[in-house]
Amino acid sequence: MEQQILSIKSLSHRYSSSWAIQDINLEINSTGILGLLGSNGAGKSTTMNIMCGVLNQTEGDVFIGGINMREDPEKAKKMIGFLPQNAPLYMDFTVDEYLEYCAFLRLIEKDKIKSAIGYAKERCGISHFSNRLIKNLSGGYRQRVGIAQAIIHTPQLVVLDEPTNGLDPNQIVEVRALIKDIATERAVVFSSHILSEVQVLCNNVTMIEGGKIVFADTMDAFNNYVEPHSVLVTMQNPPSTETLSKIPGITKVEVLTERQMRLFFNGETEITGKIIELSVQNSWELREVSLDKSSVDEVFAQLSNNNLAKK
Ligand SMILES: Nc1ncnc2c1ncn2[C@@H]1O[C@H](COP(=O)(O)OP(=O)(O)OP(=O)(O)O)[C@@H](O)[C@H]1O
Repeated sequence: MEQQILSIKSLSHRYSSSWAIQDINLEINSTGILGLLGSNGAGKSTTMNIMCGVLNQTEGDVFIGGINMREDPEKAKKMIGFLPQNAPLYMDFTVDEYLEYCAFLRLIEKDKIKSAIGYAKERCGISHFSNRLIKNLSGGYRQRVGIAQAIIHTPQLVVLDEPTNGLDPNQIVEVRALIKDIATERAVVFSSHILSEVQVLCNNVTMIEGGKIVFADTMDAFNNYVEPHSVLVTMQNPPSTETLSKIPGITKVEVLTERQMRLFFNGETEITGKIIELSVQNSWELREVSLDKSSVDEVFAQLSNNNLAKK
């Protein structure tokens, strides 16, 4: 059987009196990307900090490559690279100086430090900034330096806490591509509160809310589970609300403007095709039809409802 690089068992943590996370269980194999999805305060950072041995849990166990983080943290940490939410960068160091220091902290042998720095810079596309002070880099490039320090010792597991947070749209695209690239050789766990980001990057998703796991499965299963249930429609010559609500499968019509409405449907119907067909037949002059994307909050509400319905 394949050795799991990460296994978390019944993990719970309490800051003073209230529980930040409760009974978290997670397992991942050697390559691919696991997304830890949850809104602000859900417990993602707490879970990641414990996973990486930065915070001691109240209860439960973390195994890295079969090594218990509490019992042998030095050995377990050798297998992990970590980019915390606030990247631990030294602004007055150059990229090379900083990475050399990280290599030293990671106990890389002296004669291998140069090649380790070269490898990390090359993978993260920052070789041309070797002598640039970190404070003079853009947010996207600083994040690349943060990722470079996380892979400098070629760990089997890389943990990235909200790595695209605070970046501009172009930088986000670049950092996502970098995450995909480094995951071809190792397992990556990254956290995000952006549903679409998790959808484009991950093979597996674990959703955490209020410190508890509310969903854990493949991305495909997640997408099936949280199919959109409303569609935004713009028409130049819309029919009455009554006519729209009589379309088979439509459960509710919300009028947004004179020409735009949100149609809720029962999930089983191929609704966009039907709207297009009816629009052509009845000259509604359809200008736009798009499935609504669910936000993390809506998905969470949907998952909670589905879980309740099963009970
Ligand atoms: N040092 C701390 N002391 C007390 N409570 C804390 C501490 N750190 C986090 N918490 C609380 O624990 C809960 C989980 O926080 P955590 O930072 O793990 O969530 P998160 O999902 O990473 O959210 P964010 O994206 O906002 O960082 C929150 O209610 C938070 O207020």
